[in-house]
Amino acid sequence: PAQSSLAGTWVNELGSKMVLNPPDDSGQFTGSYLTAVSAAQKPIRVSPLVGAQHDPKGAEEEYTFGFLVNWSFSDSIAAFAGQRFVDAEGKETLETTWLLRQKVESHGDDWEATRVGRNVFTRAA
Ligand SMILES: O=C1C=CC(=NNc2ccccc2C(=O)O)C=C1
Repeated sequence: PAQSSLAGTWVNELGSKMVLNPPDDSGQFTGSYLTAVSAAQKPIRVSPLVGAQHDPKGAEEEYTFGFLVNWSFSDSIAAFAGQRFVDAEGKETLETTWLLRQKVESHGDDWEATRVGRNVFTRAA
């Protein structure tokens, strides 16, 4: 099958964009995340991303990956874990589940500090 890593530009259902660099031989990669979530911040700022994928040579098609986004506009951090899927037409989808950890002002507020959600990414046109 055609070799394909996660390198490239992806967009999620919120309209956020992420640009992923090619992975190294151990599957580790860097990138940048451009959130479209206006509640998050203005003006749009880029946040750095680090991650890792299985099968960095892309011999298989449907490998798992994870990455961290260190939001540049807030004291929060997000951890994404997911899998790449390729359909019969070769269209790729990244199904992810994320944890968004906000910084809370007191240990007593720790209980409400982590949100969980899902994001689907497709290759930007
Ligand atoms: O501090 C904050 C507050 C809101 C945020 N929203 N964006 C997200 C949160 C989770 C997953 C994806 C996104 C996104 O922007 O695509 C990000 C950081």
